[in-house]
Amino acid sequence: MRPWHRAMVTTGVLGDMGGSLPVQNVKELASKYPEYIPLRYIRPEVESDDIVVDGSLQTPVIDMSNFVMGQVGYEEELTKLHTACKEWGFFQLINHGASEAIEHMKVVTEEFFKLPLEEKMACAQVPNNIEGYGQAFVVSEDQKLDWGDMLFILPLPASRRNLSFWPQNPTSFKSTLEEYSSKLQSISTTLLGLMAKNLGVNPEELTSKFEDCIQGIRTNYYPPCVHADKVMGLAPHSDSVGLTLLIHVNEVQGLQIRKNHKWHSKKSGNGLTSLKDYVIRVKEGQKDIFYTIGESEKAVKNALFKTEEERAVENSPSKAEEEAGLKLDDEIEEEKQKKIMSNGEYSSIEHRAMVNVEQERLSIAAFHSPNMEAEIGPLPDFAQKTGAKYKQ
Ligand SMILES: O=C(O)CCC(=O)C(=O)O
Ligand SMILES: [Fe+2]
Repeated sequence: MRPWHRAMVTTGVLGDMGGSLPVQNVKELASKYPEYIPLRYIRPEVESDDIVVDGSLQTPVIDMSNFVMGQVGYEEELTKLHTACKEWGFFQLINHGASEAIEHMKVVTEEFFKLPLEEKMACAQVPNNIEGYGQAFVVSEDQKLDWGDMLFILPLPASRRNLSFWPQNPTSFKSTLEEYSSKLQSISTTLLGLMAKNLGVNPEELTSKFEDCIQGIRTNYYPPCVHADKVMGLAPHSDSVGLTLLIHVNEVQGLQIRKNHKWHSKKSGNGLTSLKDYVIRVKEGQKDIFYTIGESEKAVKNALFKTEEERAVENSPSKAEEEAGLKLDDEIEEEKQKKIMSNGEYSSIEHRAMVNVEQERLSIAAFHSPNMEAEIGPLPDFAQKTGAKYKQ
């Protein structure tokens, strides 16, 4: 499965797309046979990749408290946001006002993954549905596997909620997720409005597409692995959504972003790192960290073109993937679709999650996609101002 297909699947946007093949629970595998790593988890590319640890990259930090119209610092922060979206696609967000909701969400997430397997399986994935507790989508027997389990839930639109996938244990999970979901939706709408402003289009044009948005929350659990240098928690991908808000649940590092053909990782401090092309990073104190990945806002045309070429080479599908109907052309088409709302202005970021030798790692990604009725195309203002670069 190609990264963007995977990301679409992780967000549940594709909905009914056929069943996933069953795979082992990774936490169980890791605890029962810590020395035994099945071949399907071994990724030779991890060792050969050029990884920069604690690199000199300074990803942008956006301070949301500056976004009060008329306030000193407003215009400057807007410019910082624009640069972050154009040149990184990734930033760290501080003073977002969601710290309490984040703390609560971290607690219930850790509690859920600590439960015995049988209890977690009460909200297990079912065929043809990506929601629930399980693993990333698997389409073929020879597909490489990620060293991680996840719980994926679609809290929004509320009318489409399926509570059978929401854990009943811990008992506060539901109310905590509801609080988290609504806080993050509101942050995401604010950010999208500001991005639209920066792009010179009427903010309403963009934010209206995210009213009643599709929101997917993916909690990731990566068990420790004695061969952490040979496996990957989450293979390289870029999220096929409008905006992702990502939080690290514990102190264990693992997120890597790709920039200038290298993977960058931070050893200490906030633990967040860069991705390819465009990243935004946000931080509150030393604790609450969002990595926000602008997906619908994409790269400048030339850069975008280059990205596609690179991906076509680096990630050409396996024979099995081709047989499963995932054709390269379709994927490039899908990749283009991810760029069109910003008319090719903002780029997405490629990232991956690595695993720790001794400690488990947890993260929570909140994906925000346009509502079901929204037409995906360059926002109408682009057509009048600079000319739409893509068709509706
Ligand atoms: O675990 C991480 O830091 C990254 C998670 C991620 O990229 C995702 O869930 O899409
Ligand atoms: Fe991701």
